[in-house]
Amino acid sequence: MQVIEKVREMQELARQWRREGYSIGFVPTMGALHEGHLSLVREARKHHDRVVVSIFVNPLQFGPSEDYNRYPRTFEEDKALLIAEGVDVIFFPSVEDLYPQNYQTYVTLERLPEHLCGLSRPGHFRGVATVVTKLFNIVMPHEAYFGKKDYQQFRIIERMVQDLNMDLKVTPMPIVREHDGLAMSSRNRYLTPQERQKALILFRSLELASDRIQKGERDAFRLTQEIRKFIQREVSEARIDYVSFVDAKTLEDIKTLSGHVLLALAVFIGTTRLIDNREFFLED
Ligand SMILES: Nc1ncnc2c1ncn2[C@@H]1O[C@H](COP(=O)(O)OP(=O)(O)OP(=O)(O)O)[C@@H](O)[C@H]1O
Ligand SMILES: CC(C)(CO)[C@@H](O)C(=O)[O-]
Ligand code: BAL
Repeated sequence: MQVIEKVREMQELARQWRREGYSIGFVPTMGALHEGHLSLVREARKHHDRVVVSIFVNPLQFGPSEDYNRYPRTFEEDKALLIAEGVDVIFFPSVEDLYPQNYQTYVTLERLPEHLCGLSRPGHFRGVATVVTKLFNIVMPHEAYFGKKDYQQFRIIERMVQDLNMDLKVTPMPIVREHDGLAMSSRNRYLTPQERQKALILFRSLELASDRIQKGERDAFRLTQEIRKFIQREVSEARIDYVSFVDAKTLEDIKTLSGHVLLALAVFIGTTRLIDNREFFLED
């Protein structure tokens, strides 16, 4: 396995692979890898001749009061995990190489970022869309894999690839969870043991919603209110960012649960902001 730090070198290798007729699978990450990331890597390994994983903590997608500086950087552990998965290349660029002086080009979408995390993290998806475009241009993948834990991110990349006629397939992958239901996330490392227990409230909220929906609840407002009260009652220290039922494709708020619906949650446990979600497929 090779570690490539330079944009030029990565691009050169990708071009060579393409000339030789190899297919390239790509998993973009910010490192601090866990089984969620590895599930994406395994899928890429299954379907492609060459697999590239990028590790880059992208300053452009963090707000000024967010955790850019604190974000876990665990390159040596990540490298060992990726060697074990048979990855061909880790692309590990520097901030200076991706955003040199006088950098001034950004990718923005009009509507999908105006919901959910886009509201609480202004500029976040501009940063994501921009870096992912750059990574696609550098790694030149045939297929790229994104976890549905970051559901809005997946929808945004899917839209961007379609709108800009980017020549690759975007494949969403299911959320990987800990044994007790907590969605795996690099940010789980921030949690104290007490907070780790409290963080289960996200999964428990999804379970509560599934139960109510299975029993016939279709009023999004009523169920949202019930979930909010449940979170506040069970974990007094939890601070709700959002609890939203949205159309799973447009991410617009809905009043009645019908068709392909997403319940998305963002909750602070202490200072750690966690997200989770579940899709529902309901008869109209
Ligand atoms: N639990 C998970 N299951 C499936 N995919 C996941 C999971 N967690 C992250 N991913 C996916 O891995 C890719 C890289 O994500 P990233 O490096 O931001 O990890 P992360 O654990 O989501 O970090 P954080 O939660 O701190 O944002 C994204 O496509 C993301 O959706
Ligand atoms: C897609 C991504 C690597 C872009 O920085 C990041 O948002 C992430 O890890 O989900
Ligand atoms: N997992 C999406 C990256 C971020 O939270 O910045």
